[in-house]
Amino acid sequence: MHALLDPQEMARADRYAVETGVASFTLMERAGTAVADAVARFPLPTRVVVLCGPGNNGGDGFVAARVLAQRGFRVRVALLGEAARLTGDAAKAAAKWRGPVEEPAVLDLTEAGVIVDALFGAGLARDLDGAAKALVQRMAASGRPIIAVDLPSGLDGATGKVRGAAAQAKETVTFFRRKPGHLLEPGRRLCGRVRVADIGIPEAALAVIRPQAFVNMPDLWQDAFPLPAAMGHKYDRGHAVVVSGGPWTSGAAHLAAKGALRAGAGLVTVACPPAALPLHAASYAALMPRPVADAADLALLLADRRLGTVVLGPGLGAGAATRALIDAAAPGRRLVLDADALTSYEGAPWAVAAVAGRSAGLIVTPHEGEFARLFRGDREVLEAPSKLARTRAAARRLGAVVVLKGPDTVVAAPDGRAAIAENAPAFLATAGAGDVLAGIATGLLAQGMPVFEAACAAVWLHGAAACSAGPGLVADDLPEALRAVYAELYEKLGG
Ligand SMILES: NC(=O)C1=CN([C@@H]2O[C@H](COP(=O)(O)OP(=O)(O)OC[C@H]3O[C@@H](n4cnc5c(N)ncnc54)[C@H](O)[C@@H]3O)[C@@H](O)[C@H]2O)[C@@H](O)CC1
Ligand SMILES: [K+]
Repeated sequence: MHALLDPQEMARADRYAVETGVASFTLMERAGTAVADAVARFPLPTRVVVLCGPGNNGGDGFVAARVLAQRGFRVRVALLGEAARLTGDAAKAAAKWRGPVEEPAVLDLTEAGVIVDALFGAGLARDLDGAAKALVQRMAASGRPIIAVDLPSGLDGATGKVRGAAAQAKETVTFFRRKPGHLLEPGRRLCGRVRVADIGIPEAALAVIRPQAFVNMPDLWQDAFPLPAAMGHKYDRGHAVVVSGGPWTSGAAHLAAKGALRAGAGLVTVACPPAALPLHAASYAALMPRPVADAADLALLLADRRLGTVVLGPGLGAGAATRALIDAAAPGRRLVLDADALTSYEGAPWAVAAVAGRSAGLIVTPHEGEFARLFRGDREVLEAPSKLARTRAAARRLGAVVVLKGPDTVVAAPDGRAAIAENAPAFLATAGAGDVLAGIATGLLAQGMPVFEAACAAVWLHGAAACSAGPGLVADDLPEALRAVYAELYEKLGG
């Protein structure tokens, strides 16, 4: 699994390495050498400017400068702050740099072939201001390619937010594992290409740290992924119910239903107002439309306990009628609530928590606007320091798995596990894409996949389907594109 380490966890990894016999200066030597290697891969970076900060990030910069000079590069080094105030490994690394250490102000950064940004990394403790901010802004304005050490300086590794200023990097070299800030926007864009260098921290450090945040990739959920059994029956693959709005908004439910079927649900029933029956009947022949005029009808339909997974929200309309449908569906069933279902609980997350408590597992899939409406007035959730922290706080509040959508979709479980997606192409932001995602999650839940894993898999599959469909995609393409994604995944997982 691809763990993500926040700065405290990374510091723990560092300590673990030292406790198990790796000298901390050796870690810095390897980090700086990895940065030098990245610089050397650049086309003709003969003149390199290394900007060093007052901590160990700057220490990595001094090592990189020395290694590059030894390899024949023309290197100039500038230090933000006073050399006499460097301590520990950074002081040691600076002492081994034999060339001059200049004032940043005297350097014309536009003359650099490559700039190494070694000002601040994991130790960024507050917003940049004064000379530090001005230097980062000069670096950004230089237009020269920048290689960032660990993080673009000013980017917060835990949150992905810019504190004061940060310069766009061409490439970022980080160590041991990526940090949440490498994946969360705007951090992801600012980092450019991210390389992870092995600096000799033992993998066993992870068993001690027990990280709870991961990159959303198949290795996170593939053990729980429902591969169809050769002797399987359609009922083994679950029976999902999509609750639809009336004829004019039935398209959203329709997309969700296709998502659920293509994700592998054995059967999919669309519960819809009678006027929408012909529309659903005319879509996939495999869908089973059933007339459901209100919550009482839905309760009757769901009396068949095999219909154990229900998605509500897409095209349903927000309000009391939708809340009544949710109340009818919730007891003992696995639910996905999206779109209008979430807006029906504006400012009332406790009501969603009550639904979660009655259900056999709940996934909610808000985008930022729906999230803000649902948690209106809940400062602890809305003002948590990052998208990762907000999603985790929301999951705890609801007792449900929360999928906070966006280019960096975060999935979080009430127990703190979380995953950040990095496979969604920009063109996935299109009308109806969210309905398909809710449907895929429903299809996976119907097949018995555990709730957190189902949500993570749905998000990844959705992104992979978009990549497979390619630019110009409309939401209708996504369920169809799942076939190619599944073909590859089955092959890989031996299905
Ligand atoms: N943890 C590890 O395992 C390793 C860490 N290494 C490097 O060490 C870095 C972390 O080093 P540090 O913890 O010393 O932290 P940094 O070097 O990132 O920054 C800490 C220094 O910056 C100052 N500072 C923080 N925020 C500031 C602000 N807004 N304005 C002005 N000054 C500010 C602090 O007072 C301190 O002097 C990593 O990013 C990485 O580059 C590597 O040497 C390899 C191993
Ligand atoms: K940096």
